[in-house]
Amino acid sequence: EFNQLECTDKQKDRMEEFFKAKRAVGELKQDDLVNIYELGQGNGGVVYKVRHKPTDKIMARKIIYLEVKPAMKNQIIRELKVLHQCNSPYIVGFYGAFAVEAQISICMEYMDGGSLDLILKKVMRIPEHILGKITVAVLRGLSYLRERHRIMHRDIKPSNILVNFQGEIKLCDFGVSAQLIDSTLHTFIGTRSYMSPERLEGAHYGIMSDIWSLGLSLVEMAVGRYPIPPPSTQDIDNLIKEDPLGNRPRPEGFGCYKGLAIFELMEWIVNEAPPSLPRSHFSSEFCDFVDRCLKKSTSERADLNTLLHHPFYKRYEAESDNQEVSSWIRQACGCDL
Ligand SMILES: O=c1[nH]ccc2cc(OC[C@@H]3CCNC3)c(Cl)cc12
Repeated sequence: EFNQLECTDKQKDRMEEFFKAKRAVGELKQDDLVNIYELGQGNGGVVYKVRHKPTDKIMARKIIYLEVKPAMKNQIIRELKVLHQCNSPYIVGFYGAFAVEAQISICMEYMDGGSLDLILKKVMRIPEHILGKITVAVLRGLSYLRERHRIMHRDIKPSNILVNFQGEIKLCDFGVSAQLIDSTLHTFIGTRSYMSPERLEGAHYGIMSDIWSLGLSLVEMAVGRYPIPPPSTQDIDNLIKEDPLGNRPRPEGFGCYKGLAIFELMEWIVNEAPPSLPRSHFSSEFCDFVDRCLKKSTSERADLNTLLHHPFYKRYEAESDNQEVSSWIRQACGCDL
C-alpha cells in the first residue's frame, strides 16, 4: 500500500526544483526583497508576494510584528531553522527567516492559488471530490510532521491550507517554534475557532486536536460557511439548492450571518453537539469521515492512522495526478484562460 510518507517521481522532481531555487537564493536579506502586493492577513501577521531581486524568484513573505526581547527574537529565529528540514510535497517550501527590529520575516514558497479561506470567499463551496484531495494532502502533511518531526500542526484551518495552479495542496503556519507560539498566544484575534473542545477547556491536547480542526474545516468548506452554530438542514438545502454546482461567486453578505461572539462560540463547541454533514447532499463515506473527526471526546475521535484507512481517504489517495484539482483551482480563481 502507498506509504503516505513516500513521494511519486513527479513529487520528487518538484522538490528537487525547489531545492535548486533555494540554493540559488542562499542567505535571505531584507534589502534583497521587494514587495509586490499583500496576499492576506491573519495568523498574527501579514503575508506579501515578494520578489527576491538577485534571483528574480517570487516568494511569499510573512511578517510578524513582535515586541520581544532580543534574546527571545534570536531564539525564535533559531527555532524556525527547523523549517529547513521540513521537506514534503504537502508542506509549503521554506526559503528562510530573519529578524529586523520588531519584525520577523518568514519567506516561503509562493502558492499562486492562495489559501482556501480566500478561495471560499470567491466560490460558494468546495465540491466533495476536491475536498477528498484536500483531505489526502492534510492527512499526509500531518503524518509527515508527526513521523519525521514529532510535532503536531496546532492550527489546521482553511487559511493554513494553500493551493497552486499545478493542483498541489500544502500546509503552512504549523507550530514549529515553541517561543513563537508562546509570544503570540496572548495576541489571538479572530471571530472563529477551529480549536477542539479539549483545547478550549485548557486540557492537554495533541494531534487529536488537529483531527477535530480538520473535521470542522471540511464541514465549513463543504457547506460554505463556518458551521457553528450548525446550520439547519433547511439552511443547507438553501445553500446548496440555489447553487448546486457551488461555483457561482458569493453574493455580498452571504454566509456572514450574524454569528455568535467568539466566547459564545467557544462555549457552544464545548457544550453542544458537534456539527455534521447532511447525508442528503454528501456521500455517506464523507459524512462518516467528518463524524469521526468531530467526536467531542478524544477517546472516541478517530486518530491519524484510522483515518488513513477510512474509505473516504482511500477513495482519493490512489489518484496521483493533480489535473482535477488544477483545473478546479483555475476556474475558481477565474483563471481558466
Ligand atoms: O503563497 C503563499 N505562500 C505561503 C503562505 C501564504 C499565505 C497566504 O495567505 C494567508 C492569509 C491568512 C488568512 N487569509 C490569507 C497566501 Cl494568500 C499565499 C501564501
